[in-house]
Amino acid sequence: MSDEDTAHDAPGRGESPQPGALGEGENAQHAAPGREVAISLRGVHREFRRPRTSLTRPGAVVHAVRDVSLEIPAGVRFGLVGESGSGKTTLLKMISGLDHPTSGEVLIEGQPIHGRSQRQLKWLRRRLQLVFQDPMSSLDPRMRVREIIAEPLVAQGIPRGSTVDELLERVGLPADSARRFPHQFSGGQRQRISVARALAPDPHILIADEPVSALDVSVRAQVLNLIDEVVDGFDLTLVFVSHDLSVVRHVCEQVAVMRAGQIVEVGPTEQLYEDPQHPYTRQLLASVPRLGAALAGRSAAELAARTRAALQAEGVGEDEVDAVVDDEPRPTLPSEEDPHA
Ligand SMILES: Nc1ncnc2c1ncn2[C@@H]1O[C@H](COP(=O)(O)OP(=O)(O)OP(=O)(O)O)[C@@H](O)[C@H]1O
Repeated sequence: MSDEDTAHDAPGRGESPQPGALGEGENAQHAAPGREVAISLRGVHREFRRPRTSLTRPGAVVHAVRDVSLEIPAGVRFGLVGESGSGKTTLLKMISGLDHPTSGEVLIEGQPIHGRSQRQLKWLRRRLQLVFQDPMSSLDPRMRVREIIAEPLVAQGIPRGSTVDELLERVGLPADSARRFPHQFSGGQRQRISVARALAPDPHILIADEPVSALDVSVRAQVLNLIDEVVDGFDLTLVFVSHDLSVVRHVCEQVAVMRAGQIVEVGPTEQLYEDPQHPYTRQLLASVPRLGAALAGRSAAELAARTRAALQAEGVGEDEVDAVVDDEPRPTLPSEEDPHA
């Protein structure tokens, strides 16, 4: 595909899917008329069974996501936070059609996406694109940037919304980047290429899974600002996953907190950060050295002690308090060097 053959045949914002897309046949009368709700999760549950060879609890059932119901309005920047193993990636995979729920339903723009044909899932790929944590492993090192951006769309027969040159310009890379290979770029630039590729089919929804975690601290802010810009410029709904609460606060206007497969608290970001209601959210915030200290002018250890005391005063049982209050700040939550502080 050349840069000139820009395609504009994707349905416009708020239009119904094209024939052959989700919404055809028996579901057509239920198609959402607009983009009011971008993503709906209805009682979504995902179980895995550990392999018999697993060293820990072989053969045991893991409830990675447990009965999650959620609606993400169109145009919102939605953050998903939680510690490692809380189920964030499993949830994202189900939203993206890369995995299926054991029970429950995922709808994108009103259309159920599971149990669908590949042809119908092509519709989903046009609506929803992903940016992953590690751009080096998600970009084919043998391909030039022009091919990287255009090739997946050609392979799947998905028309592009913009030309490669336009996309490179939008993500702040020079036009001659198109001729180069991924290894000729810095980590931050490679993530810009990933963003350009994600924007190529003119999606409505961008899923970003820890998009800056693998980057040097010095370039994180630039990539976050880029995501900010393209979400505005392309009128996107953003689902942004991170274990780094300060990054989510910077980017997202709504946030959900996941713990052990469940969403324990969801709400407007500032409200949730300033006045967390769930003990686990308090613990997460108290575990963030810089953010916690900024919130209360205290050290993380002091904040954890205060959380413990507050929970005990509320009559929360000792076991539950122990489960959510770790008096030692977790070193992985979040980066000590928050460029946005
Ligand atoms: N394919 C799988 N088979 C078995 N268990 C799995 C599988 N995928 C995920 N799990 C388990 O499901 C739980 C949730 O994992 P998930 O990767 O979704 O968490 P996460 O919050 O994204 O963690 P991280 O931040 O480390 O990526 C974990 O206990 C994990 O071991």
